[in-house]
Amino acid sequence: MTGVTKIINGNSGKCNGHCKSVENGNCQRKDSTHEENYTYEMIQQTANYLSQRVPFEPKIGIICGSGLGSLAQQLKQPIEFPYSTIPNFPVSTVEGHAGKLIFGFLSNVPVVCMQGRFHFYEGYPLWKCAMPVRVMKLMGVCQLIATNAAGGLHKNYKVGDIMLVKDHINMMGFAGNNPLQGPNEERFGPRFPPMNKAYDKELIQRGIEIGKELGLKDNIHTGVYTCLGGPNFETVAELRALKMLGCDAVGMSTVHEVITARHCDMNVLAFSLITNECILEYDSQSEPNHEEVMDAAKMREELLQKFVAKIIDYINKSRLTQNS
Ligand SMILES: O=P(O)(O)O[C@@H]1C[C@H](O)[C@@H](CO)O1
Ligand code: HPA
Repeated sequence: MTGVTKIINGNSGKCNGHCKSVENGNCQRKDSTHEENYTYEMIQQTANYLSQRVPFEPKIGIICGSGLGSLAQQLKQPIEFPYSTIPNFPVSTVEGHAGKLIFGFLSNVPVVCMQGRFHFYEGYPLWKCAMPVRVMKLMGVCQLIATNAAGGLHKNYKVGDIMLVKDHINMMGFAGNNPLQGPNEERFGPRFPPMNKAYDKELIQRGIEIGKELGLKDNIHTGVYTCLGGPNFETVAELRALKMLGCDAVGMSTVHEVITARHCDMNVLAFSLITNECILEYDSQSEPNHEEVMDAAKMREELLQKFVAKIIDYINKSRLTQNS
């Protein structure tokens, strides 16, 4: 549908072709699939805005999951940007996601931390949820650490356990929704990126060792994460199906960030904090809720801060210093 323009959230652009509802030359559909993706120049503009205000180049990007924003509190020499002040940035709308981009030093490494992420259920298309990953890339980040709160599906997982993600099942991708949908921007990466080596094996191994050093013993695992669209928690039948498919933990984020990071050749480590046990029995009296997710995150706050600091120290000593 060439020649049709629209204005959503202040951005104007051509309808990307699947719109059937046009009036007076304007696209009448205001849903997220009809928004225009960011151009390379827009991401560059955001990165430049931040680079001009931060006197160092971040090397590691950390995305804080629900209730895990305290990971950013340990940054030294912090410089904070509320999302609402950053050009082209979406804003956080979920409790437990403060909505700030924080630059600083962790284990003496320059890092950038998203204190709050964007979810599909907030009404953002996946490319918008994952946009900060591309901003990080243009600022110099080569390593992503994505964290999330997740329900434990594996029978051995308990609330408070950590699962290092060894692989994911992109359920939203099965349904035809992917952050890389639309014209490919070659300056970020290839049209058809591989995803079979998405998660760095060596970092997973080191993560397990660090977990044990911190006393986690049987409470640290490697497993398969899946992201559903949310915002409702899953039905019993859905959870049983996911378990049969090989999922160990279920959440509402991370996968699209990881896909975007791998597309632009960033190295990835991701982990889930198991904040609730998935309910697989119809006669269970419990119901999952966001409060228990936040409580579990609070309970593990200190341990996770140490965990991430040690991982960053390892990345710095084993990789960053060798490359610089
Ligand atoms: O941002 P994450 O994936 O950590 O948040 C999870 C999924 C939902 O946003 C929320 C449910 O409690 O926590
Ligand atoms: N399901 C989906 N997302 C979640 C869960 C869950 O049980 N816990 C935390 N985020």
